[in-house]
Amino acid sequence: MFELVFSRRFSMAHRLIAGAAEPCAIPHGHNEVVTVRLRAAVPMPLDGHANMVEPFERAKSRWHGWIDGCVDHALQLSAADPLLGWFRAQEPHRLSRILVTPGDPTTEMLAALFMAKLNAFLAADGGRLACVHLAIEETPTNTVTFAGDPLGVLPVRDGWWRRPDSSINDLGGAA
Ligand SMILES: Nc1nc2c(c(=O)[nH]1)N=C([C@H](O)[C@H](O)COP(=O)(O)OP(=O)(O)OP(=O)(O)O)CN2
Repeated sequence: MFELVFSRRFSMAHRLIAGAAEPCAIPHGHNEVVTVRLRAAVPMPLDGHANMVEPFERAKSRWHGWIDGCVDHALQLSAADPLLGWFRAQEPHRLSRILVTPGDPTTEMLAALFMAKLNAFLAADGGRLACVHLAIEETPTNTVTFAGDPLGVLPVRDGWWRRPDSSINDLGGAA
């Protein structure tokens, strides 16, 4: 079976406040790479003419547009992070640049949320493709991969990650 594999680089900042990785409680940033593997929902043989699962440009453009336009340089915070209150009070015009996660914005959480978002984009584009594997290289020495149903591992089922729009939080007016 064919898989289309696409990688995209983005910069981000986050902090982890739950106490599992104390050095990460101070806001800090990473340059990360997300790599996705897409398969046809209904695998077909090559037709002898175009010989494509789907043009690369069509398969990746919505996804890469979201990574470049919404995820790149976003600040990632837990929905429980008090810094959200600070932005609400002091810089409400920047709330749309904050990617909000249910619990700490770990790489595991990002992997599941990103796969759910990508599958929402692909379903809205006709459902010909689905993401079957996603990897996030957080640092050159740490990578998290995920395969399976992302909604089955998330602590909260519904949120921005299920909408095929540009949203990265549910704070209102941020889509
Ligand atoms: N299971 C997880 N553990 C940790 C995560 C995570 O997302 N999932 N994240 C962090 C921090 O973001 C931290 O900044 C990165 O981890 P760290 O090991 O410090 O990264 P390095 O590349 O510096 O690791 P080296 O081994 O020194 O190369 C922590 N834990």
